[in-house]
Amino acid sequence: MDNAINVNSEIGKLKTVLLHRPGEEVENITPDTMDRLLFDDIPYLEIAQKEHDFFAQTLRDTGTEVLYIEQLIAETLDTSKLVREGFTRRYLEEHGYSRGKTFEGLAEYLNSFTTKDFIEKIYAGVQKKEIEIPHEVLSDMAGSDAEKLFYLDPLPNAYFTRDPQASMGIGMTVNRMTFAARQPESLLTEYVLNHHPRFAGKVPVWRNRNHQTRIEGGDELILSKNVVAIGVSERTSSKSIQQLALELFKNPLSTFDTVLAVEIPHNHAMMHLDTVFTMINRDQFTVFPGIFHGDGSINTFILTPGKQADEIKIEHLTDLEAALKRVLNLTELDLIECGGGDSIIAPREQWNDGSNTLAIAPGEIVTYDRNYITIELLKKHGVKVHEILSSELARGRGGARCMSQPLWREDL
Ligand SMILES: NC(=[NH2+])NCCC[C@H](N)C(=O)O
Repeated sequence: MDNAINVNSEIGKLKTVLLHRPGEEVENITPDTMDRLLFDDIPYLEIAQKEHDFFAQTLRDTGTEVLYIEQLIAETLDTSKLVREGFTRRYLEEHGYSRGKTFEGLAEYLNSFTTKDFIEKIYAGVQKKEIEIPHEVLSDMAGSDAEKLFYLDPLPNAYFTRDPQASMGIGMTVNRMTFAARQPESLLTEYVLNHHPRFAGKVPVWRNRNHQTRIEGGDELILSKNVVAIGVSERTSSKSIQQLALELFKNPLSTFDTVLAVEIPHNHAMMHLDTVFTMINRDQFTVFPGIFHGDGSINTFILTPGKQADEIKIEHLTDLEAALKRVLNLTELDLIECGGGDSIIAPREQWNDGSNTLAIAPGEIVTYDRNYITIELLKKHGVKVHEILSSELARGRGGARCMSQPLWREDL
């Protein structure tokens, strides 16, 4: 099999990355829907796009091929009429429409667009005022229904391409995401993997999205060719981690034999492991001190294959540093604290993703410019930093790692 994905670390030289340029979907957030759509504010789109283009250019300038998911899904839907029809049906079904006038009206409406406009619609959402479906719809009449403005909600979180799936070795997990606001995003990934000529038949899926238990890419960190770290978080459950570990251990195409589960606080500021912990170099990490209990402890679990097939051995540790040294075979470790651990600066910079760095090579990262205290500190520790613009993008609560899905990294 020709591989389409190759991600055996968080830090190997980045060769190909998947992004999504924020679009109209971001302007379809209102104060009333913000919470449900997982935003804390409404970004100014024009500036957000400029910042995003700057991010993409930074990656290109350092030798990375930048792909856009919106382009890939367009190419996917153009492979055949059947694929596009199948996608439309699934998309509507997953939004609770199956047969009947609303289903038909929406399908017909979506069908009237060119592929490019169709994709923009999928991201932006379909407002009720856009089409007239001539029959009585309860949610139109029940004035207090939160769904009353849209037939299909916008996908404003789509520029956080890290989360709907995770590259892991030569394969991926295609994620069953936690909140309804994001669940449609991984259907796009599934379609690209199944039908895009660059990927179809070339990517083993370690775990697909047809599950009841949740997992998101912001929690899935590839520490080495054989170790993944996964956050037990607001977005990823311990059950999913155990199921995934089992699959990784027994699938002959997987090289992973160790999963390090790290339990972090369950809240919006720290929704994923990568908002509080990222890898920078073989022995360097950023970490937000707020994840530790008062005595410096944190629940970590090392999962390895058990004696019998389908059995997993779980070891409980409360020292993150010790756990990392163990699974990575290191004697020294440099944990760099967000905001220098200061009780005001650390949470402020963490809120704006100071701990969320994207390594583009060992010891070389991309991160938001606004977290200048953390940046100074990283430089003092010898890290090469590429700063990107962050006024508007940061309002979605995600930084450079969240906004990027590596597809290919050079092996270390
Ligand atoms: N990998 C990440 N940390 N992604 C950040 C995602 C932020 C997004 N607003 C959400 O709540 O889902």
